[in-house]
Amino acid sequence: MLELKVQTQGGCASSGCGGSADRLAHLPEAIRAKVNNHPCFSEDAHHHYARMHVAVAPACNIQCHYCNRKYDCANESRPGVVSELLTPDQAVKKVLAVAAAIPQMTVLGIAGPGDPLANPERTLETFRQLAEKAPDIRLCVSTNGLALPDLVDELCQYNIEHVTITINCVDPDVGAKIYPWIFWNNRRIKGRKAAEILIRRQQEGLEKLVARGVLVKVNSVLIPGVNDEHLKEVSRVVKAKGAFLHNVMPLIAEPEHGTFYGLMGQRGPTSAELQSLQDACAGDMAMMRHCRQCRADAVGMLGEDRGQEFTLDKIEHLEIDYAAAMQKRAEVQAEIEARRAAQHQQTKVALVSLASIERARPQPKQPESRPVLMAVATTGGGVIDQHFGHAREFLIYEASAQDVRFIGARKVDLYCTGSETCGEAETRLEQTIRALDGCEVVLCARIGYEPWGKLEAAGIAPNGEHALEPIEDAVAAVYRELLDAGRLESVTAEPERLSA
Ligand SMILES: C[S@@+](CC[C@H](N)C(=O)[O-])C[C@H]1O[C@@H](n2cnc3c(N)ncnc32)[C@H](O)[C@@H]1O
Ligand code: SF4
Ligand code: SF4
Repeated sequence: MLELKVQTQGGCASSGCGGSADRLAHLPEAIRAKVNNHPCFSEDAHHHYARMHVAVAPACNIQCHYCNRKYDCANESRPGVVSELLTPDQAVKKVLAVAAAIPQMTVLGIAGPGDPLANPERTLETFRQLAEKAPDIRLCVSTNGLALPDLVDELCQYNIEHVTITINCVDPDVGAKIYPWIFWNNRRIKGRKAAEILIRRQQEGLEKLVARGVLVKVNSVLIPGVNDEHLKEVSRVVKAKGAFLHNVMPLIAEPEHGTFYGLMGQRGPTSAELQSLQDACAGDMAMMRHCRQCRADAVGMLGEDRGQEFTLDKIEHLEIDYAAAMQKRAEVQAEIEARRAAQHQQTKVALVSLASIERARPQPKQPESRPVLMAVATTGGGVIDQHFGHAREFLIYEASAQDVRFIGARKVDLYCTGSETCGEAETRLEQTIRALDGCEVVLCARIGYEPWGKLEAAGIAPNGEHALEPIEDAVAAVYRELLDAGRLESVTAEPERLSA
């Protein structure tokens, strides 16, 4: 008999789960308290809570072949890109302004544009002030790890409970292909020796943080042909040392970014390669699949960037009553939690109902129902509430008779941008359809007649019937409809496209 297992980021090993929320429920209370409203450390939380980065750290102590911080484009969201570099005082002002305006913003991270710990004075001063002035905001830092072991004590002093270390390898021969040099003890060191030192320091930093009870996320950039196979070993090693979450991210490499890899034509992975490696790394280690590879000055929900609303000229003269803001923030966050609890309950019922169908199938149940990828348009809040043409990204879920699991987010160009750009709409729609490769259903609040037809022709069934429903709930319901209609009865045969 099949038991319902809802797999989320890392795979929920226990039966009787009820959606992404249930993975949180299975965590020890002390850890749950740290991740429940952290949009990066919890996939479920990212539907409800926002984050911001402040760009106070310009310098870096190493060079990665995929990084060039000189290139800036306000329309582009990727790591290392910023519009304004801030002093610690300016950063603190900006954080207070954003926290007052976006009460669901729970996390402030420093992630560059260089390495926060290669700029320890600026980074620690920002944290020091925020720990005092905004005690309701979680503080996070993201580092390459070279300077980390020496700074763990100071980070802990400012109640930093979440740290991200980028670990792309545990083998210096692999590292030598990713890092041309490091700057260490006032010397530039190159090649294998440099990678050896970096790896040793990263591992030492990881061990120290875990010993202090800090939750560590490990970022790894997936570079096809360089560290793809090796990342399974990285995942095994960091998990054994107590890392909480592993975030395997796709390499972004374009010639116009001016990076070594971009100029050399090194490609990034396809969605399928990324998913396959994330699955291979998963085991019982929690995998992050909802990272949006944000700019170093990103503001808002993951996947959105409201940075332009909070530029220095707009916040400089604001008077912020943070005590009043904190009160409002607590009220809004309590409302979010109440809504979330109701949603989770609803989803749990839907998933149990899905599993009951499978249990009722005649024995022996051959052939098994195949899984289906579904794309979802949402603006947040865990519900399907976005018009297909307004989506800048789609969340991808895999539904099967055993579970509904989140696979990742795929960015697309905005299809519907108004009449002036209508001439381009055709190609944008085609790009969107390409980005949804492998998906058989797209769930959205509404959709126009023309994209409807083109999606259908591409073998993707548009579905606007679950508007405003919780995502996992709706995905389970659609899967159930397909099961009932007898359209999923093949694991081995070429899938019958649903809209054909
Ligand atoms: C900009 S870095 C800042 C923090 C720190 N310097 C570090 O590297 O961990 C934030 C994350 O973005 C990743 N990153 C930077 N450039 C990237 C690229 N071209 N493709 C994919 N990930 C990238 C880094 O590896 C790191 O995990
Ligand atoms: S460590 Fe971070 S900031 Fe430094 S070069 Fe690498 S990606 Fe860029
Ligand atoms: S880059 Fe990833 S981990 Fe960092 S804030 Fe964005 S989503 Fe979260």
